[in-house]
Amino acid sequence: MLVPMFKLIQDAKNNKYALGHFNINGDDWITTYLKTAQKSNTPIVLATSDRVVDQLGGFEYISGLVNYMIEQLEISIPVVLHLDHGLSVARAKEAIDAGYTSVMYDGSKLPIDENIVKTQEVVHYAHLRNVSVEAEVGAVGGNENGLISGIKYASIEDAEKMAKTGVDALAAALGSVHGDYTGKPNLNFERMKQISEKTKLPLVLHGASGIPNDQIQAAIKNGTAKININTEVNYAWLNSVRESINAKNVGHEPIPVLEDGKKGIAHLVESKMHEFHVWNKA
Ligand SMILES: O=C(O)C[C@@H](O)[C@H](O)C(=O)COP(=O)(O)O
Ligand SMILES: [Zn+2]
Repeated sequence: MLVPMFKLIQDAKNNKYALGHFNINGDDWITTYLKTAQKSNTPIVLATSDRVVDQLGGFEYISGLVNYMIEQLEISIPVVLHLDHGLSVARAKEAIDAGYTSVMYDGSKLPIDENIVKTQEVVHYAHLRNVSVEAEVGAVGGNENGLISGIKYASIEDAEKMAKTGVDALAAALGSVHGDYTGKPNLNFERMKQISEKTKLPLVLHGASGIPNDQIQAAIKNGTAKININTEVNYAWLNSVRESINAKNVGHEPIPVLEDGKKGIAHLVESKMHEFHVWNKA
């Protein structure tokens, strides 16, 4: 069942667990996420990052496919179809019109006042259509060719201003990085706690791949109610596919290799669901 994120993320925050947000990188990701969540009776956020939406077939195709899979696989647990890192207000609206039940507008590269004005426009459009909205303040860093750059710690003041837009979840960047970490992540948990208390919003942790378990637990304790994973799922898929090709005499048959890829994804997702304490919470 496709649902918005309003109630799910509030429930996660109130009961000190976090929803697992897993990015889609192809059809096998969709079916594996849905089956794993159904088998374990766990709510799940299926996310497409705007930067890959067109390669995946576009909003209409993705939404149609997810709905079709939900019906075919008889999925009854709550599933959120979420636009991740929406690149513009227009793209967020396009996703909503195509049937997404949640959108993130990522204005982190803009001055805060402009970010707020644009987020407000998305909130207005989304809420009229029963769609939840995530915003970003500060900026999540990135690892490009081993160089960590672009981290901007969110301020309490910016977070409070953003909360006034009526957003449903806040990605307050507090030291996390997309992709691989070169050293130990350096998250500001004290600031996370203050932002959570002052805004009362459920917080979202981006760039969670590679963050050690003790810091994941600290994030959940300090108000994080959705945790985004992409890199680790993709490593799990790549490693399983690579091992499969090396271990088996696959000849010209891709199916057994792709099946092993799916097993790699499922295993990783299951372990994250346990780590986030969301397992069996549907
Ligand atoms: O790669 C994307 O475009 C999606 C990610 O930014 C996602 O929102 C995320 O934060 C996951 O981070 P990762 O696990 O470090 O890839
Ligand atoms: Zn992200």
